[in-house]
Amino acid sequence: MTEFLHYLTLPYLLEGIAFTLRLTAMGFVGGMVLGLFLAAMQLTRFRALTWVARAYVTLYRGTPLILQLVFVFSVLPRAGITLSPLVAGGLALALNEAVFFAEIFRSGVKGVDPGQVAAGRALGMRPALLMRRVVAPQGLRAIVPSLGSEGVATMKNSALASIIAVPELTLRTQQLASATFDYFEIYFATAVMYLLLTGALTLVQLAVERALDLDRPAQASLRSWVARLGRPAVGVPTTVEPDLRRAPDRTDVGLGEVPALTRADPPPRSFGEALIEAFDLRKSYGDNEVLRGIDLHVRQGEVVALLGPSGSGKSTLLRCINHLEGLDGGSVLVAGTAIGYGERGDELVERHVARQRVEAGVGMVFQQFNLFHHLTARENVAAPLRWVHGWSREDAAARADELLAQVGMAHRADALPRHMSGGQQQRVGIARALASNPKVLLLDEPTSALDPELVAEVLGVIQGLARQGGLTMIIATHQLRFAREVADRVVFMAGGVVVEQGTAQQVIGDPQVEATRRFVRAMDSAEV
Ligand SMILES: Nc1ncnc2c1ncn2[C@@H]1O[C@H](COP(=O)(O)OP(=O)(O)OP(=O)(O)O)[C@@H](O)[C@H]1O
Repeated sequence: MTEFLHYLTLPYLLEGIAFTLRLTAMGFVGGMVLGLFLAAMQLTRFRALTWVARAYVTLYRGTPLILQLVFVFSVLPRAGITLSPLVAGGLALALNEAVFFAEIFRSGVKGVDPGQVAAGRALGMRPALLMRRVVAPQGLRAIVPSLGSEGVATMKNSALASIIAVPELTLRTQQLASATFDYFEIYFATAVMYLLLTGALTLVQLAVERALDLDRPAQASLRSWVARLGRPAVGVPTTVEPDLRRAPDRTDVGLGEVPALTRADPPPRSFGEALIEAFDLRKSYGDNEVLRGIDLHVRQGEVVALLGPSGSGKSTLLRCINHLEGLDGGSVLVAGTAIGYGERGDELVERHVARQRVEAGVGMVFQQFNLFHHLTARENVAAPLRWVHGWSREDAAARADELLAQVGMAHRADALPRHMSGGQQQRVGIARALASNPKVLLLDEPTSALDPELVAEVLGVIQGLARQGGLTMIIATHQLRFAREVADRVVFMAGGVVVEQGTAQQVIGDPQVEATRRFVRAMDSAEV
């Protein structure tokens, strides 16, 4: 025991630890930086860069580190580059670790729900902004445990640098053991030292995980403290109608109950210029021709319900309007702009398309809500205003509070999406889409992912918006009763074309086409 304690505190070995730490730091930091580049190269759309990165990954993952160490240490001097053993060891370790870090980063990015990216694009976020504000924060949380493991692996791998005479812990252990023959005590002491070092790394990993944990109460209070800074001292004045501000909460709505969506004496509505014009719109996924020549014209202030059987292309049509999907033929104009295309009809890169989306003023509400998972309800609404539209923190927070009040979500402003019901998330999604005052709101089956008892609260909010007037809306929905009540016009799609359109009374009340009749019969019986 005395021998063991002697070696455990022996300065010769402790100095070896200093070399081990320096090697580990070089391998970890260098590996992360190079790994980031390799991951970015593999994720880019430039194929040549992707193949270079893949070749590197294959080469370094497929050869032993010990050979790579010898290569860097002994081959580089032949090219006139002479490095000290420590630098050569650190470099070789970084070059090797980069491959594993690259794969970790890539899996972090690929693991982010594509709906998050779609939401960011629809909000007008440029790719770099989307990566920095949405993908990276979410991906990072997922990869911290893997990064921690890779840190530990880097430290253990640093022992191989003994082969090129870096005087790190393992080399010194071997030298000491050969000189004293106290193999057991020395190797046992070294094992304990490695355990202490890797244990410390594990503690760092756990601390980072804890700091990034969105559910941590301390962080919640920090969030609300920051949020309070941006809130006005008195209530934000709102100009909304009282019934909209009191949109029914889950607790207000009975199970399966849909509030009476009556519009007594609907005021005569007049519409402005054509805001959305689709001409012979075509879109295929492989051999699946989803849109087969859609013509659709929606005027300013008009509320259009898009009906049709599942798979008829409603969502695809909405996604084509703001160029979340590229077109295969035809064109779509939003306020005169063909989003996604330049003046000469050339296809634009995403960062220019993002600007077009902002200028055209298209808001979008998704079937799966797609709220940013790592942001509170208030931040989901406020942050895009700051990032995309350049609002100040105070103004954005005030606008978010105003809209959350409108959709009956003021009391959940500091909640994360995962702590909200589906109906609540969708109401926040509507608030987020409305925040920048869009000219047109596209709602992609806003209630179809909700439990029946939550449908009414979301429909209530949309109905309130329709009643307010002024906002152009296209709502893909299966809810006939809702379509009857809110839609100025019903467009029925089947097989990728518009088969019938007119007032709700005409299309739902007296369908002329067999496909519409079948759909109305099926939906009517489902709604009873
Ligand atoms: N990204 C995609 N890749 C391949 N096929 C797709 C993609 N998106 C949609 N499709 C296909 O396009 C067709 C139309 O889908 P879409 O979601 O537009 O229909 P929908 O009318 O909105 O249906 P639902 O009412 O069920 O949502 C379907 O056959 C679907 O499988």
